[in-house]
Amino acid sequence: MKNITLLGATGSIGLQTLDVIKEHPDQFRLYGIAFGKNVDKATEIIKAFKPKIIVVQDEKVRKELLIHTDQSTILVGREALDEVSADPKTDVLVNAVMGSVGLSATLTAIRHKKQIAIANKETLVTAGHIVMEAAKKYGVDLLPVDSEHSAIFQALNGESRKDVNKIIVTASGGSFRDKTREQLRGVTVKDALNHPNWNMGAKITIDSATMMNKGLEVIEAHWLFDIPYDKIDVIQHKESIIHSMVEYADKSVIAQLGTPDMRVPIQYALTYPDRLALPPSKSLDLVEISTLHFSKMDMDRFPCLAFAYQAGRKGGSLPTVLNAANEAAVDLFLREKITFLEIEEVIENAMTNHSFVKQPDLETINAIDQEIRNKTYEKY
Ligand SMILES: NC(=O)C1=CN([C@@H]2O[C@H](COP(=O)(O)OP(=O)(O)OC[C@H]3O[C@@H](n4cnc5c(N)ncnc54)[C@H](OP(=O)(O)O)[C@@H]3O)[C@@H](O)[C@H]2O)C=CC1
Ligand SMILES: CC(=O)[C@@H](O)[C@H](O)COP(=O)(O)O
Ligand SMILES: [Mn+2]
Repeated sequence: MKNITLLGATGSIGLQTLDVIKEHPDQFRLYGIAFGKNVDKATEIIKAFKPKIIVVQDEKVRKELLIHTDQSTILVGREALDEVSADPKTDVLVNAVMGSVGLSATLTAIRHKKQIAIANKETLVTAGHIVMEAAKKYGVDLLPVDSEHSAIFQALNGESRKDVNKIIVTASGGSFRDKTREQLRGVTVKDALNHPNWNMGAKITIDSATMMNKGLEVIEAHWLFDIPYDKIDVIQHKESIIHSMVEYADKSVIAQLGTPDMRVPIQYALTYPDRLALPPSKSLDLVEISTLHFSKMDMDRFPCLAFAYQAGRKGGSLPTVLNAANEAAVDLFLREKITFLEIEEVIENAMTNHSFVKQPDLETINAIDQEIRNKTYEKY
């Protein structure tokens, strides 16, 4: 029996992780949860799963939650995310919070040698060199939850890294894949949140529409699999059936396929190297699908992908700037303070005006992250 601590329990990945836990009560117990503000959803989760430790974003949320539950320990704030991640009774940490707020918890769990299932890609984008160095030092594997990275992880299984020609990451194209740049001028938040294949949280859905999600995933793949950027390609594949591929020296390509269902990679990260049945997930019917489409990624159409390659290749503090500017810009867009096309402007300006730091330590990364957010919010 594994005790699971789930950061971001009320979100899209969080709720699907709970589906997986529910499927296997003999294997997994929900030990701890952390969430932000969604007290109603959290109350349901607490009633159903009775976690021993609960972490909430702030004191106001704690007071609100106390009206609905007399349940156990309620901790508050970012330090409590670290505390629950380090808790001796936590066997597995599922990090499914949105944004670089998840970084400290990942590092804490690594230092306490926890099994880590990582959905929180911003952690790896903003401080990949620090996270991977710590993982190596403490001998901890980061098991990918992101569908593309789970696919790559499976395609690399049992193969030698030196034989890899390239990784091919697939991109659906997001909500606006059929629109020209001119047509992007008038798009609304509601339009942007309408992803063609996946039902996800708001921030990642906007990232998918700008193609920043794929940019973040390229950087995530670089760190998780220790692959240089020149060997990471992105192609558009509108059905999201092939979740990603690896080409080897002999030109063999190993791909992982499946219906778009995040419960599959979530469960694999929890059960690796074993596989368990997952009855609610549907079998892939290729005959019914019949045709899969692929096309070249157009970097002029999706400049955010180019920004991410640029930040990843240059390294140092630039990925932190990319990530912080993007998080602030998406938040502003979701609150209708800026337009969809202004998201990329905010990111480009932040990257252009940044005083580059070659080897930022954790303190510098946190300071840059805060500075970029402050500057962005001041401007809009
Ligand atoms: N959704 C998906 O299918 C996929 C997501 N990912 C990645 O997984 C991560 C989560 O995405 P997703 O589930 O879609 O996001 P959601 O927005 O749906 O959920 C985010 C979760 O984080 C919680 N949260 C936010 N801020 C804090 C905080 N300060 N302290 C504690 N909890 C906090 C939210 O709480 P509350 O809502 O209560 O405020 C919520 O539970 C992201 O990094 C995303 O890129 C990767 C692949 C696929
Ligand atoms: C489910 C998942 O892993 C998302 O990151 C998904 O990949 C988003 O789809 P696109 O970014 O390809 O539109
Ligand atoms: Mn993904």
